[in-house]
Amino acid sequence: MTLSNKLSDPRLFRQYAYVDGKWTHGDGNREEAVFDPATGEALGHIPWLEPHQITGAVDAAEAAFVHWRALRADERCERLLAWYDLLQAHREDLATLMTLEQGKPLPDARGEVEYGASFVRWFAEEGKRTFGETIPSHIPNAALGTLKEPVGIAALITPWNFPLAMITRKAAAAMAAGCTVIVKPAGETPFSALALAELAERAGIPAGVFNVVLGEPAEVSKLLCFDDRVKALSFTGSTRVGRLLLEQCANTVKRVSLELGGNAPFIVGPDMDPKEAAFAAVAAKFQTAGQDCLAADRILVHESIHDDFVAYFAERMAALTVGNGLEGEIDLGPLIHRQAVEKAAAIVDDAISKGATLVAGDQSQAPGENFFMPVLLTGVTRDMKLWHEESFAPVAGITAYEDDDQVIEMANDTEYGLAAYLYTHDIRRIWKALRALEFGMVSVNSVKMTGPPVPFGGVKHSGLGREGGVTGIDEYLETKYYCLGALGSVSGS
Ligand SMILES: NC(=O)c1ccc[n+]([C@@H]2O[C@H](COP(=O)([O-])OP(=O)(O)OC[C@H]3O[C@@H](n4cnc5c(N)ncnc54)[C@H](O)[C@@H]3O)[C@@H](O)[C@H]2O)c1
Ligand SMILES: N[C@@H](CC=O)C(=O)O
Repeated sequence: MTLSNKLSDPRLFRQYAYVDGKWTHGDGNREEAVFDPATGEALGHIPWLEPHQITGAVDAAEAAFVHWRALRADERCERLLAWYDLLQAHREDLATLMTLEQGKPLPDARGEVEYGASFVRWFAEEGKRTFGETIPSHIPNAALGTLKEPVGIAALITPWNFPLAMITRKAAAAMAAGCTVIVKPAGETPFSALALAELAERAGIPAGVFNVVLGEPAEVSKLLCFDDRVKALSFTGSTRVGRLLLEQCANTVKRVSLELGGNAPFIVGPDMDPKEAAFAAVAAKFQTAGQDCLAADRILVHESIHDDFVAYFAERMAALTVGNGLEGEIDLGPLIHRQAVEKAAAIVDDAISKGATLVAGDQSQAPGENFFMPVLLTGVTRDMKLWHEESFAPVAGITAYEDDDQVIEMANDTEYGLAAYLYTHDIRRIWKALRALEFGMVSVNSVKMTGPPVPFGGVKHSGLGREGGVTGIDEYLETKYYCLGALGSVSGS
C-alpha cells in the first residue's frame, strides 16, 4: 500500500518542492528518499533543488511580499484562519503522514497537528494587534511615534522531531506580520511541510507567500543566509547547526531567531510524594521517545526520597509500550534513524563505564532496528555524556542531591538553558529556584508547559529570541520611528 492510499485526501502527499505557488522538480535530478523510521520502508522521494532554484524562491518571495504586506491585517487574518480551518479539517491525514515519516504514535501526531494549528489561529489574531506607539514629544511642534512594519522575507529552517508545529509557530507569526516565507524542512520529514503548502494554497494564501524548498541542507541554508534579500532567519534545531547559521547570517546582518537544544533538569524536592513526582518525570522524559527539546534529561531527586522515586519511576517505565506508532496503544515510537539509536547506546555505555547503575533497559526487546527501549540509569555524575549532552533518546538518568543550593548549581551546570522542571509544594523553594534557574522556561508541578500564548525559548546556548506568545510576532517586525515636525500647535502632545 502506498502512502497516498493511507490518506483520505491523497493530494496531501506531495513529492515536489513548492515555490511561487507551483509544485517543482529539481532541475538537476538530485533527489532524496524519505523513510518510515518504524519499518525502514521508503515512503517516497523528494527532489533537491539546484542553487538557481533556491534563488528563484527568493525572487518569488520578494515579488509576493509587495502585495502581501500591502493587505490589511484583517485580510491576512482571514486567509490564515482559512488555513487553520483546513488544518483542523485534515488533521487525521496530517497525523497519519506525520507518524509515517517521523514515527511518533498517532495520538501524539494528532496532538501535534492541534498544537501546530493553534499557532496559526493565535498569530492570525495577533497580526491585528501589531500596534505602534505615540511618544510624548520633547521636540516643539512635533508628533512622535512608531509604526510596526514586516521585516521582509523570512527563511525558516526546521527539524524533524516536530515536523509541523515548528513550521507553523514561525510561519504563521511571519505571515501575520506581513512577511513572506521560505521554509526548509528537515529532509527526514518533508511531507508534513508539503501538506502544509497544499493547504495554504487551498486557503487562498497567494503564490510566493509560503514556499517550501528542499535540497542539500548546508547548500540551501548558505544560499538563504547569504542572500541580502532574506531579512530574517528563524532556525529550530541543534546548537551545532544554529551556531553555524548565526555566523553565516553575520555578513548580511539578518534578524536571527534560534530555538536550539535543551538539557532540561527535573528537580524533585524532599516534600514531594515520590510516586506523583516519578510519574510526572516519566511523562517529561519519554515524550516523543525522548526526542524532544523539553525532555527531562537530568532527573535530580532529593536523597531522602531517592530510592522510592527510583522504584516508582521503574514501575511506570516498565508499563510503557514501544512499537510502530500506527499500531495500537503505543507510547514510544522508533527513533528517527539508526544513527540516533547508536548515539543513545553510546551514551548509555559511557554512563555505565563511569559507574552509573543500569536499573532497566533491555535492548534485546527492541521491536526493530530503529527502536530503543527505555533505559533507566541511577548514579549519574557530571563526568558522563548523559549529563552534558542532549541524549535525544529515551534514556533517563537520575542523580541524588542533598540540599537546595546544591541542586540549583547542578541544574545550571550545562551550556543549555531551554527549560527546567521543578516539583515541590514549598513556595519559598519554588520562588528561590524560579529566580536562580538559568533557563528560559521553568515549569513548576506541571509537565505540560507549551502552547500559543507562551513565550517559548531559551537562554545560554539554547537560543536567541522567543516564539509564540504576544512577543513571537516581534521577531518578524521592524519598529519604524517617525518624527512629524513643524506641525504648528501640537507641542505638548
Ligand atoms: N528549542 C526548540 O524549540 C527546539 C525544538 C525542536 C528541536 N530542537 C532541537 O533540534 C535538534 C534536533 O533536530 P535536528 O536533528 O533536525 O537538528 P539539526 O540541527 O540537525 O537540523 C535542523 C535543520 O537544519 C538543517 N541542517 C542540518 N545540517 C545543516 C547544516 N550543516 N547547515 C545548514 N542546515 C543544516 C536540517 O536539514 C534541518 O532542517 C535538537 O537539538 C533539539 O533540541 C529545538
Ligand atoms: N516540544 C517542543 C519542541 C521541542 O522539541 C515544543 O513544544 O516546541
